[in-house]
Amino acid sequence: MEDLQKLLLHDHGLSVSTLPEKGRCLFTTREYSPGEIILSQEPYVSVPNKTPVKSRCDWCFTSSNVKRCSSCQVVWYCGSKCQTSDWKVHRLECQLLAKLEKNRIKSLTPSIRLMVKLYLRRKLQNEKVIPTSVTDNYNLVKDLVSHISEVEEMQLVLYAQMASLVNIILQWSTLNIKEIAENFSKLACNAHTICDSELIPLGTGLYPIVSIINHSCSPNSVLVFEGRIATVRAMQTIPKGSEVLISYIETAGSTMTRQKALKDQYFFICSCPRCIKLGEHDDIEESAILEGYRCKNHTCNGFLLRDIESKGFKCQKCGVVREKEEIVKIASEEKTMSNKASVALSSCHNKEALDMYLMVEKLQVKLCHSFSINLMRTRETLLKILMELQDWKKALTYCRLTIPVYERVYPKFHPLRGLQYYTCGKLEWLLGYTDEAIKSLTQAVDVLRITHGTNTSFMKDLIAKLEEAKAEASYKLSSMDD
Ligand SMILES: C[S@@+](CC[C@H](N)C(=O)[O-])C[C@H]1O[C@@H](n2cnc3c(N)ncnc32)[C@H](O)[C@@H]1O
Repeated sequence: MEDLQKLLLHDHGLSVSTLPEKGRCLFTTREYSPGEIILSQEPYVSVPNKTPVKSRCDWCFTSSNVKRCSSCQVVWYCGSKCQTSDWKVHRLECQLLAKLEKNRIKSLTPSIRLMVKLYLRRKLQNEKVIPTSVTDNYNLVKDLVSHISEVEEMQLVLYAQMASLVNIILQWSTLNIKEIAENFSKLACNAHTICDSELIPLGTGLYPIVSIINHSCSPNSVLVFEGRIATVRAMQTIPKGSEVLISYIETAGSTMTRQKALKDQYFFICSCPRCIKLGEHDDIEESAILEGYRCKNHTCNGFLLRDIESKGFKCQKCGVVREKEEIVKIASEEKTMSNKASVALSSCHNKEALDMYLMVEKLQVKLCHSFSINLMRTRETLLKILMELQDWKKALTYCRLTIPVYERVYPKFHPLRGLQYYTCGKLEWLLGYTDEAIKSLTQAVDVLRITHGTNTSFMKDLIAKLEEAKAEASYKLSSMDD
C-alpha cells in the first residue's frame, strides 16, 4: 500500500485515505480540469460477455475477424497480437478447458471464467512467469471489499456452487472453496462492466485501483473504456483535496430507486448531495415526475401524489384526482403489453416488436408524466428498432422526444447525454437537415470531449462528421450567394 501511495501521489496527484463510513477513498492532491485523465488501468483479469450471436476477442473485445482458439474451441482472438498478449494465462486455461465435458463448457459463464483466470494469473505471478508491479499484483485483489458477512443466504449458496465449479475446473488440491466464494462476492461489488465508446457492454474486468473509487449519484468523474483499458476522467473541475467519485449505477432514477440499487449490490446507503434530500419536497416531486403518474387533465403538467381522502392520486398543481382503479387498469395493460413486446424484440421480430412498443408508448403516455423514465426507456427502444428497420425519419422523431428527458435526468457532461446528441446529429445529417445536424453534433462534441477525450477513433469520427456538416453548410451558403 505504501508503494501504491507513492506511485499515485507522484504519477497522478492522488492519494488513498480510509474513512470509517466508506472504507478506502481516492483523493486528489492537485486540481483536475474537466476532461483530464485522473487514472488509467489495464484489468487484472477480464472476460468478454457470452452471446450466441457475437463472439469477441478475449483480449481486446473486438468482434471483427475473430477466430476460435483451435485447441480449446472456447476462446476467440482477433489475431496473433492479442493471442500472444493473453498466451501465458490462456495456455493454462486452454488445457483446462480442453479437458472439460461439452455440457460443462456450455454452462461456463463469464463470471466462472473470470474467477478461473484470476487464480491462473495469481499462480503465474507467484511463479514469476508474469511480472508483478505496484499496480498489477494479487495483493490489490486481496484488499478489495467483499461484504461477505452481509450477503444473503441464497446468494451465498450460489457463490458456493460457483466456487465448486471453479474448483472442478482448476483441480488444485490447495484451493479453498470459502476463499473462492468470497472472491465472487468481491467481483459483485468491485468488477466493472467493460463498454465500448457507445456504452454498449462488451465484457467484465477487475481493475483493482479503479475499484478504490467510491460512488456518488452526482459524481465528479466518469469511467470509460478504450478497448480493455479503463480510464477515469474528471467531468468538472475537481479542486485539490476532493474525493474522486464515479457513479456505480444508472443515476436517472428516483432517490429511492438509486438507494435500493446501491444497497442491494454494494451494501451501503448513499449520502451524496442528491441522496441526503430523500423525503424533502423537491425530492418527492422529482420522484413523482420520474416514476409516478400524469395528471388526468391533459393540459396540466403537474405531478401526482397519493391522496388519503379519495384513495386515488391527486395532482399537486390543479388538484384533480385520478382514481386508483383507472391507474391500476392501464398499468396492468401496459405491463402485459411490455412483456409481449420484449419477447418479440428478443426473438428479433422487429416489426411485431415495433407495433407492440407503440402500444406500450400509447398506454404510458396515458399513464405517466411526460418526463417519466419508463416512457423514456420505451422511446429509446422504439428508436433502436426504427434504426434497425432503417426508418430514419421516425427514428429521429423518437430520438428528439428523448432529449428533453436526458437533459433533465443526466448532468451536462454525462456520456449518455452526449451519445444521444450524437445519434440525433447522425440522423439529422443522414436526412439532410444540415443546420440541425451541426447543432446536435456540436452538443455531442462538447460533452463527449470531456467524457471520452479526443484521441479515440470514435471521437475522431465524430469530430470529422461535424467538420463535414459545417463544410456542407458553408458550401450551401456560398452557392446561395452566387
Ligand atoms: C468498489 S468499492 C470502493 C472502495 C471501497 N471503499 C474500499 O474500501 O475498497 C465499493 C464499496 O465501497 C463502499 N462505498 C462506495 N461508495 C460509497 C459511498 N458513497 N458511501 C459509503 N460507502 C461507499 C461500499 O462498501 C461499496 O460496496
